[in-house]
Amino acid sequence: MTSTSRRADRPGAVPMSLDAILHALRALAPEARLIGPPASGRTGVHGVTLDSGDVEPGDLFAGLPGTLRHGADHAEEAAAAGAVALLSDRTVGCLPTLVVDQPRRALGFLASRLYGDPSRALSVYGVTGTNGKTSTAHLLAAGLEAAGRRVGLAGSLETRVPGRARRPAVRTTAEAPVIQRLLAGTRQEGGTDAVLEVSSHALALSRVNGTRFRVAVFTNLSPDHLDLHGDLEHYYAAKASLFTPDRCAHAVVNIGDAHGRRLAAETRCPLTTFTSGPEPADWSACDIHADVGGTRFRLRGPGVDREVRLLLLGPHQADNMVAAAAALAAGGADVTAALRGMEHLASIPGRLERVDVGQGFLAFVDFAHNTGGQHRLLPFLRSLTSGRVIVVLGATGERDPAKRAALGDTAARDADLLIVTDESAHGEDPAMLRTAVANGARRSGQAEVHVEPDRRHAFSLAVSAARPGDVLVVAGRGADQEQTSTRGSRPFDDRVALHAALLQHAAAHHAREQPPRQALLGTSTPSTRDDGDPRPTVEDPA
Ligand SMILES: CC(=O)N[C@H]1[C@@H](OP(=O)(O)OP(=O)(O)OC[C@H]2O[C@@H](n3ccc(=O)[nH]c3=O)[C@H](O)[C@@H]2O)O[C@H](CO)[C@@H](O)[C@@H]1O[C@H](C)C(=O)N[C@@H](C)C(=O)N[C@H](CCC(=O)O)C(=O)O
Ligand SMILES: Nc1ncnc2c1ncn2[C@@H]1O[C@H](COP(=O)(O)OP(=O)(O)OP(=O)(O)O)[C@@H](O)[C@H]1O
Repeated sequence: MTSTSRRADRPGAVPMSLDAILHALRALAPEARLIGPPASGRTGVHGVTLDSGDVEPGDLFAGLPGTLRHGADHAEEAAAAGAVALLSDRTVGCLPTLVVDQPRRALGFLASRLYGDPSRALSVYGVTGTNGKTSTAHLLAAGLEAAGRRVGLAGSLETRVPGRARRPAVRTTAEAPVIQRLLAGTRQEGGTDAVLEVSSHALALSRVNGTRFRVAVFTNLSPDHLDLHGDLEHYYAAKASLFTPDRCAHAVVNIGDAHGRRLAAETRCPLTTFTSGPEPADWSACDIHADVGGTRFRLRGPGVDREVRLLLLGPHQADNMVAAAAALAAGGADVTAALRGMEHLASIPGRLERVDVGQGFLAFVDFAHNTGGQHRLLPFLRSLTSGRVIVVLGATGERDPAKRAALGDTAARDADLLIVTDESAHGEDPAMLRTAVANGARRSGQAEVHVEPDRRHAFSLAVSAARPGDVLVVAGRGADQEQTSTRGSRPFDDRVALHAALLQHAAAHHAREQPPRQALLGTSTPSTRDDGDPRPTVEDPA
């Protein structure tokens, strides 16, 4: 995910007067009232945003309480940019204000109204779960497109409105006004369907309020994001809140997962179940064979019993594919055509993406950033080699501290060599993050553990350590484009950096095999870096 302007394509909103907005608000929040300059009741509202930097003339500015500040403190800036009113739990002098107790909860519904209730004119598929949201969403989109549908998509990797340029994502699930604009844009461009990744943050922070889902998919649940939710029970409750009849018309749930079984028992929505395990379900993936060429399995569901050959790597992609197939069937799509589309999906950026310069061992970049992902990833990598599994990993700052040591511990149990390095520390001390991961890794005492703060050097070390037949994975950041710390952000794509490290290593190897040029010339060249460090230097590919 990258930081990019949120001044996304603005679809035409259905202008509403403040009186009409107040009326709509009262249906949700009876305490709603309009306070402010006398003329405010007749002011037309053309759009809505919660970011003062994103205000356009005619917007309603939602000034929300946040963790760092209160959005209402930015009301003057919003007014100067053309905001005509404020939605908040506070009043300000400069703008007429629609006051409600919980403006965040009201925002999604209002945004949906202003943009013409776009989710009701589309088939919207929502995917939630700790792991597999992006993969399932991309499989769904590929399937829908192959079935002749025009599809909008929003998730961790990108947002797509059919017929328009794709945009890098800011986060997994955008804030409510951005989602409603994306849905409205999709509808405006003749779209038929939209696929949304729905994070637990989005559910806890009401980002999908106002979105009506035709189908909601639950992939799995394992420990993550406990900094926000407090414990697994609240994390589950956030996920489960998507599967209520007022939100979704059909629930598609993985009963191969313990929390999925609970959800299947608890939801009051019409239900389709799926699994890659032995339990009887409406849809199942069985006889799964995953290797470096792809993933084969038998897919069984109502009217479907056939072999599937995915190009995507890893047995977990069978789970994601059966989830997508079940969802498409529940949504009424042409499943036969959709299956072919999913089989043609060559890769998903940063999800077990292979990096190959002919190096004689397998190298991948993956996005496993919690133990649930590691438990699926690492046994698969082990199955690919009789040599060693080498893992480069770290922990992201300002994210669930509870998972840091666990990431090291799990990796050390399933791998032979770990190189612990920096990810994006954001505002935290990177040394503290490395120590937490390395301590977790050393706790198990099973793998050799090295710590190398510099990410490029860490890649270099891992590549230098790999022997023919080994498997190397850089896990945790996937296709992220930036590495961020208190020193700022720098472009950093693991796939590009790993490719560079592999080439560097191959070149060094090649040079060792050749007669030394310096000897021929009768000169000598230092074999170490400028700084005296004996490790190889890796050029910055960015
Ligand atoms: C915990 C969380 O999700 N926080 C989100 C929340 O922050 P906040 O309420 O603390 O915001 P704040 O900085 O205190 O500001 C308060 C309000 O003032 C507004 N403001 C602020 C400054 C300004 O100049 N003008 C202005 O209008 C802000 O837009 C905000 O509405 O509202 C902000 C405004 O939209 C979000 O940017 C912010 O997301 C943060 C950056 C974030 O990264 N969240 C991550 C953890 C997240 O949402 N992750 C999930 C996926 C997790 C996963 O599955 O891996 C996601 O869906 O991406
Ligand atoms: N069905 C699954 N079960 C367990 N692990 C999975 C599954 N699908 C993917 N993974 C692992 O999780 C990682 C992230 O996958 P993906 O991006 O599809 O999930 P996500 O839920 O979108 O993650 P995020 O919310 O962090 O973006 C993958 O790289 C893989 O290691």
